[in-house]
Amino acid sequence: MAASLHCSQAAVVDSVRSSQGGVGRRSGSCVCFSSFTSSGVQHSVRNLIRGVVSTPKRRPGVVRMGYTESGPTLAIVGVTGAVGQEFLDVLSDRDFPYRDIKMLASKRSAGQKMMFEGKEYVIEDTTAESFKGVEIALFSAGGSISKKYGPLAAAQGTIVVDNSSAFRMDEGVPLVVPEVNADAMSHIKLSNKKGALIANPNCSTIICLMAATPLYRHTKVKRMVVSTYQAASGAGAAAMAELELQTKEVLQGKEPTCHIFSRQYAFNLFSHNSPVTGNGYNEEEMKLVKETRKIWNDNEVKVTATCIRVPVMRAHAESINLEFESPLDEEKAREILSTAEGVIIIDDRAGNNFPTPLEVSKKDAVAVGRIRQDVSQEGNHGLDIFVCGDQIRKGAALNAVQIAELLL
Ligand SMILES: NC(=O)C1=CN([C@@H]2O[C@H](COP(=O)(O)OP(=O)(O)OC[C@H]3O[C@@H](n4cnc5c(N)ncnc54)[C@H](OP(=O)(O)O)[C@@H]3O)[C@@H](O)[C@H]2O)C=CC1
Ligand SMILES: N[C@@H](CC(=O)OP(=O)(O)O)C(=O)O
Repeated sequence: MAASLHCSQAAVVDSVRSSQGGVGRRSGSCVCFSSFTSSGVQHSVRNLIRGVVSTPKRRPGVVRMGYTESGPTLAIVGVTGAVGQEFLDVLSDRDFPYRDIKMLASKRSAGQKMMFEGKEYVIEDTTAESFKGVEIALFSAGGSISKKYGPLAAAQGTIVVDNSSAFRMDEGVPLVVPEVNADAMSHIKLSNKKGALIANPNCSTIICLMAATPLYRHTKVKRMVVSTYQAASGAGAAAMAELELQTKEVLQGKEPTCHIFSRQYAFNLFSHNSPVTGNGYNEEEMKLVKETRKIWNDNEVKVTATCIRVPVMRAHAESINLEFESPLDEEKAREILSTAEGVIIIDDRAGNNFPTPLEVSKKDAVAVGRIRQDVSQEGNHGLDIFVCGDQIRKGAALNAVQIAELLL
């Protein structure tokens, strides 16, 4: 009983030791536990994620799917992280062309070896010298690393696709969801031989706009109210490991270990862990507000959001209420969504079957359901939809790789 009600007061500290004997440390807002060995990448957290939570998809075989002499040289910054590993899966799945890939992380991982598409790579520390000759760099190592190396790489001629929030609201930096506003980056091409920064939006924003934009294009949205149910993956590999560990601990009647979040996560939910700003919204909520306006290039649209962390491993769910300038009935909305790129509909009222995080996990598409008229709005001016999308995939790695594809 006590175990399910109380969290150990273990604070997030700069250096702790994991139960597997690895060293844990803060990485952005997270503590990561790693146990790399020189014989290859053996990351306890990654093994946990990929072996238990996710299906391992790394192609250890001999075929280098995307390797081609004419392809660009790539760098992946944060390659040992949850998103970094997903980058590799997506590059491989989409046969993204490359001549070479630099696998970059922190000095903690430097020297470790990893296999990708039949070739062995040595992970390198990320330094100012890392980007020489790199044409496209996919960054996913947190905002401070992006700020430190992103502009520097761009100045050296690298096109940086950045997953962090560091540059999203900067004027001149395109903030892109390829299905929504690819045109915002049409001036940036590999063939220009010129460096640039392109920002990948926040994962909740990406997933929301994948479904809301096709409707917005048909009938302008005046106001959007978003409530999110966000997965552990949004807080990194260590948070996913903590959710799994806590779930076991609680079921065994033990006190749950709380390193990443300050309270029990398993069998619980809480307001998103990003800092609460002066207006009472947390940062995640304000990203939905500001990034939507930038991506839609619409400063008039009213957006409000409430973001909640739920004990789900890797896919976010969002309830979205829309108010339109002109009437839009649910049949038309369903028709529009049925042809929307990257969107699938799961909307079986008779079977009470609607999108779930598990169904979209490790999938590219964002699922939409609960498409219904909002009875609180007059004259078909309002709609409700419910969306689910894999946070690491479309919410991060896939979207970034799609951006990179637009550069070719
Ligand atoms: N679009 C979106 O909404 C999303 C964006 N993100 C962004 O991606 C970042 C990473 O997320 P995630 O993969 O889940 O996090 P993880 O904690 O799983 O991984 C962090 C990665 O960053 C690397 N890193 C940490 N410190 C440094 C350093 N000093 N120099 C170079 N590399 C470093 C780590 O390397 P090492 O193993 O060596 O420590 C590791 O590869 C987030 O902080 C966020 O900015 C993430 C999810 C969604
Ligand atoms: N949106 C992620 C957190 C994150 O990485 O956001 P951003 O990319 O905006 O920093 C979550 O679920 O918590």
